[in-house]
Amino acid sequence: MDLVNSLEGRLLFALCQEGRLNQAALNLLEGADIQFRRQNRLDIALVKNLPIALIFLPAADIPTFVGQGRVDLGITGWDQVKEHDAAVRANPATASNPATGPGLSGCDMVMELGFGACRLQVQVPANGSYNCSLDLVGRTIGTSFVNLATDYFAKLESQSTGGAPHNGTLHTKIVELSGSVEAACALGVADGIVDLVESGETMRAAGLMAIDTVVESTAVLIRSHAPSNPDMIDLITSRIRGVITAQKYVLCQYNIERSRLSEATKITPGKRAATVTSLDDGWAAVSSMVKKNKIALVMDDLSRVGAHDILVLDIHNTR
Ligand SMILES: Nc1ncnc2c1ncn2[C@@H]1O[C@H](COP(=O)(O)OP(=O)(O)OP(=O)(O)O)[C@@H](O)[C@H]1O
Ligand SMILES: O=P(O)(O)OC[C@H]1O[C@H](OP(=O)(O)OP(=O)(O)O)[C@H](O)[C@@H]1O
Repeated sequence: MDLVNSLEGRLLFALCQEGRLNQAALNLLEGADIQFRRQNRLDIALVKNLPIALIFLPAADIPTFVGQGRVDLGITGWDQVKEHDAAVRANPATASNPATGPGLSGCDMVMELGFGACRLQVQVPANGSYNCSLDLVGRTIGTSFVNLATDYFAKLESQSTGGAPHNGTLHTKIVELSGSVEAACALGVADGIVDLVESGETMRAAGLMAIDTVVESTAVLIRSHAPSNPDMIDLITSRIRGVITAQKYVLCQYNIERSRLSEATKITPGKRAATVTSLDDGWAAVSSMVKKNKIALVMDDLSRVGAHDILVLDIHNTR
């Protein structure tokens, strides 16, 4: 079968080909019942039960494909979207989708996905002489996020000249590195770096400390300005939203004497309202969605007001 020709009529959905966001994105798709089989080494997979094709791309390239309207939908890091925005601002000719107009990156954020949280931070040697980002103006910075770093230091440079507009010539030197950016300071390639921090372990192990945050990032669902099938985008979006909500909540069920029902439902008001079923002999059964990270406290409070048979169940999906 000619895979590329069989893309005709399908919504194109880009996912990170491997790396940190890949597995969590695949879990979301599974929860949303988007079924596919990816053949070994192929970067395209046809979805079996919907007119969708999945395209596996590097995280950094997804905003370009979506922004140019070549792909309708994508999952990547917000840091990558911001880097692409900054690249398009620096070179508007790269916004080649006529629908977006010049100067626009062409990606709309649909929703945050609740995984892949990290921060793009300015880092310097912990025992060195730089204490704030202004100290790095005119120095050398190593980074994979060249456009965001350039924007960041352009703003700093205009601040350091009393807010005069930046004249386009950056005094700070931005050196592009594709990985192991933390090594740059120790090896004398850079005075500071702009790199991602999640736990902070890599930064500390390299003897660095963060002095500012350029972007707070999380995995996001993005769509192009003019997608091929907006109805299909709405369907996928609502399925994914359902999976994310389900991941955040559990279902709490318990029995309570009717005389204490109002106290108990104040503790478990539900997303909209708790479901109450009358039982014989003056008792009621209550069922309610509760935020997963609050459930232990909620159970304590329910026990205190006399709830019995408290059960907590996982929710697989919700709309
Ligand atoms: N500790 C971390 N380090 C780097 N990226 C992280 C971290 N935690 C979350 N992320 C997110 O993951 C994204 C990188 O994803 P991924 O690992 O898939 O990219 P990649 O290394 O370019 O891999 P590939 O190109 O194979 O997709 C970052 O842009 C960021 O949004
Ligand atoms: O704060 P932490 O939890 O330690 O994570 C941050 C590190 O992870 C990423 O690197 P990655 O492992 O992807 O390798 P790379 O340096 O080659 O990009 C990032 O560039 C940092 O180095």
